[in-house]
Amino acid sequence: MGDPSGIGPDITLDAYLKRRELALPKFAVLADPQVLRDRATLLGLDVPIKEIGNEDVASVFDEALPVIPLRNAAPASPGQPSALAAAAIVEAIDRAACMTFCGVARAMVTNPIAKSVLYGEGFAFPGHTEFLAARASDMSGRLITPVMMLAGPKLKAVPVTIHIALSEVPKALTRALIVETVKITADDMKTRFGLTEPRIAISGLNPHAGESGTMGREEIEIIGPAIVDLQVLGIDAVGPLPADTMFHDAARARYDVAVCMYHDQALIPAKALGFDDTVNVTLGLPFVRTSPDHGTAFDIAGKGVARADSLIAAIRMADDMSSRHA
Ligand SMILES: NC(=O)c1ccc[n+]([C@@H]2O[C@H](COP(=O)([O-])OP(=O)(O)OC[C@H]3O[C@@H](n4cnc5c(N)ncnc54)[C@H](O)[C@@H]3O)[C@@H](O)[C@H]2O)c1
Ligand SMILES: N[C@H](C(=O)O)[C@H](O)COP(=O)(O)O
Repeated sequence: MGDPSGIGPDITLDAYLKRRELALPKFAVLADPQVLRDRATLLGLDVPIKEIGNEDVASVFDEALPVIPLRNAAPASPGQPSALAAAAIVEAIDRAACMTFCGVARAMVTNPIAKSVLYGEGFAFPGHTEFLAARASDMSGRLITPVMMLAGPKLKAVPVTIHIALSEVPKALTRALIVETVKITADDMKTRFGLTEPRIAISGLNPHAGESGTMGREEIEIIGPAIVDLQVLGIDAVGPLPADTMFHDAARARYDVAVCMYHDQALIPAKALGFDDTVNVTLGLPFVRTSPDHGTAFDIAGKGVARADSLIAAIRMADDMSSRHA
């Protein structure tokens, strides 16, 4: 469902209406059915909605949008998020994770949430990524390190540090974290994306990748040694590369995934090169989770202008990843 006051309902309805034209895989929505009915009315869309249990998606999907109702109320007012919907938002994510981990669903796709709405209600995670890792750790009994990847036709980019302040990045970056992140990335490129020998390009942290230590020493003391560790493990990793020159067309042709040191270093090029068709994927989980690359877009919720392309790409990618892994 995502935040019911954001564009999640708009793009979900639009994706459903395009199911035949685009031959989309079948999906069900964990949501308050009334939110979807109200949004369809607001947008003037004729979308039949059918409430179902966990099991009836395939038989319903062609004729109606299958909706698995939530236990918590999800009051929605387009563009005006409310903490009153927080419990329902978290319930939808948690139940989707449980259904996917248990094999009731092949994959989960999350619609966008605004974390600030959830923080006040006791949600202690900076995003889906960290929440899903905690839930996956609980369910699987092993500690899971989540890896965020923004994947589009022109670029796959992974930030080593995720939702932390820029000022915290240098002390959060460790040789072990870089090695772990790249190992998970390389593994998932093989198992979930079908790349037999993924080529990984690793950025520096500082301007000019530190310019031989004159503009910062993380490349010499942390990133470079991590790359040597990865090469010893047989992973095709190169770097540290200056971040400003690793995203142009010719540079991107030399690698499959760019691993960057912090959130915006990876997400700015990913969203700039393909805001409409890039997908946010969580690697390292024992199940498949994808998401559109954009946020709740409260400024356009309920206005009929939200593009469903990234959600559609996320649904397709979830289908591909789960087919390949099965
Ligand atoms: N996966 C997620 O849950 C996720 C991802 C990113 C941001 N967020 C959250 O979303 C909230 C808003 O973030 P933001 O404003 O930085 O980013 P945003 O992506 O919501 O919006 C940025 C701009 O892009 C436009 N836009 C976004 N998606 C669009 C679409 N599908 N079609 C047309 N235009 C679209 C918006 O109208 C806005 O002008 C924040 O609380 C943030 O934490 C959530
Ligand atoms: N960092 C993501 C982005 O800007 O696209 C966004 O916050 C979503 O993160 P989660 O998937 O962890 O919610």
